[in-house]
Formats: sequence, C-alpha cells, structure tokens
Amino acid sequence: MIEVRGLTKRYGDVLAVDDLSFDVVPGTVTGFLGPNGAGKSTTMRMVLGLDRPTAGTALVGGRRFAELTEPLREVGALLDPGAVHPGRTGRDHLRVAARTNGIPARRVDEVLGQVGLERAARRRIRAYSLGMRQRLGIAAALLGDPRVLLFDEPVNGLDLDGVRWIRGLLRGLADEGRTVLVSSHLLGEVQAIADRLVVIGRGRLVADVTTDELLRGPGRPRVRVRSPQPEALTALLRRHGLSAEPAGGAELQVEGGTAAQVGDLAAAAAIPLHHLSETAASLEEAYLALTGEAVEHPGRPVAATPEGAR
Ligand SMILES: Nc1ncnc2c1ncn2[C@@H]1O[C@H](COP(=O)(O)OP(=O)(O)OP(=O)(O)O)[C@@H](O)[C@H]1O
Repeated sequence: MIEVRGLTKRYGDVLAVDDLSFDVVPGTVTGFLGPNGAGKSTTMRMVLGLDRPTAGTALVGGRRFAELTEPLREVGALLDPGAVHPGRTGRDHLRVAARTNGIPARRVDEVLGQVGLERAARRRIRAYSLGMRQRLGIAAALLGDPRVLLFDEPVNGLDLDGVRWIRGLLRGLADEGRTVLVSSHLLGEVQAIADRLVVIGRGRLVADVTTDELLRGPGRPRVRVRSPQPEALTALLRRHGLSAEPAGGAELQVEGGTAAQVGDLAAAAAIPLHHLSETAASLEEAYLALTGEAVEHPGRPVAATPEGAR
C-alpha cells in the first residue's frame, strides 16, 4: 500500500507537486497518468525517499521510506534504466545490488529468469538494447521480492513485444497481491493494464478513478447529426442550450444533449434529419479533457472525481 497525503514539492518557482493525495492499493495495477512535466517522476522519487517533500507525506506500508529497515525488500522501483554501470555484466550489476542490500545471491538468477535475461546475463550492459536495459531495471526492482513496486514509464521506447511482456508482468505482480504503480504520459499505454488511474496535471490531482469510471465520468455523449437544413438546425439547437458546430458538409456535432433530444427538437420544428447518432467520448478524450482543464486553469482546485469513486 502506498499512501500519499498532501504531498508537495517546490523547486524554486516551480510547484512540481501540489498538495497531492491518493492511495495505491495492493492487488491492483494503478496507472499514474499525466502529461510531461505533470509531476509523476517527482512524486515517485518522494515515495522512494530520493527527494524530500516540501510538505506532506508519502508512506509505503504505513512508513516513510527512510524508516524502512530493509527498503529493497519492501519497495522496488524502475526509475531510470540508463543509470547503470555500462562496463558491468547484467548479472554483476544485480549481484552488487543484492550484496549491498543483504539479499541472497540466488535471487539474482531467479529475477534474471523472471525477466528473460538469462542468456544475456554475462554480457556487458553497454551491449544491451533499450529493451534489455529495461528488463534489467525491472529485474533490479524485483530483486528483494518487494510487496510494492513503482515503474516510471516502463514501456518508453519498447517495441510491441516488449510492451506486451511488461503488461503481462505487471498483471502477474498485481495478481500476486502486490501494489503496482506504473506511470505514463500516454493513456493508451496504461489503459489496457491498469485497474485504477490516478491522473495528475500540473502537480495536482485531476482524477482518482477506476479505468471504467474515467470513461463514464467526465465523458459527455456527443451527437452527430446531418440535415439538409444545417443552419436552421444549428439555430434551433443553440436556442435550446445545446452546442452545435459544423463537422463537414451538412453534418453537425452537438454537445450538451442526447440524440433523442436532438431528434425530438428537429421533429417538432419539422427540420428533416438524414443521420443521427450518439457516441460516448473515448477514454483518450476524457483524459485530454481532464488534463487540458488542469493546464488551462492551473490555480483552480480541480475536483473531477466522479461521485462514489473515493
Ligand atoms: N530537480 C529539479 N529541479 C527543478 N525543477 C524540477 C526538478 N525536477 C523536476 N522539476 C520540474 O518539476 C516539474 C515536474 O517534473 P516531473 O519530472 O516530476 O514530471 P513528470 O510528470 O514525471 O514528467 P515526464 O513525463 O516528462 O517525466 C517539471 O516542471 C520539471 O521541470
């Protein structure tokens, strides 16, 4: 379990993390989403005791990182897969980490197997591909068999096979009852794997929801309608408080009402319709709407969490 409460980090004039509170619960994969610069890495670094909060707390298993007696056995992290000694072999890199953290050497071969690096284990890291470095970073995170795992942008730069492999790994770790937090600036990357999503923008919490709730919560239905009298229809809909914008040819995009409302209004005004359909906003649109709002109105507290989500 990770508990973040009122977490704040200021770098000079930059408020990188701004009064952030959320929980990451065991047995789930939680996606940590936000545009570049939203404060995801800074938050993770504070959870891992690598950065000191300006205010607030981040607890792992009920304790601050600095209070953990055997940190690597309690929390593992993939932050910067480039931060390794290139002249070492993958195996030596893990052996050093195991030794300095009092972890039995047999774990090295176990985690190498777990990430599929057995055959490359005796090669120097400088010869590793990005995907192999990523796997090595994950092996290091798993070394102490921790209950809590943080992965910062783990699929960055990976090919489709690598992305699939990481998704399967994260799911497996959560199914074992571990707490898994995985950051990304791309919703599509975590949507398929995350049970929950913590969304931040400009350091502030924007949404803390299940993946399904994000789709249902802020997404309003959007209506597409085509009529041989688009001007008359536009004027009619706007008079009734709906937004209607040209969407090419005689088609309009309508927001603020349902397809049934649009059809009824048109029928009552004897305006013929040649097409009428309703689509829910995609998860991507819902995400952009949320984080866009956080960017446009940085000073305003954003409470976009749908009812019942928390
Ligand atoms: N050491 C630092 N000194 C000064 N500013 C920093 C420092 N670290 C981060 N920042 C600033 O804090 C803000 C949040 O950065 P952070 O790296 O946490 O965002 P992020 O969500 O992880 O973004 P990305 O996806 O680009 O990694 C940014 O404006 C960044 O420039």
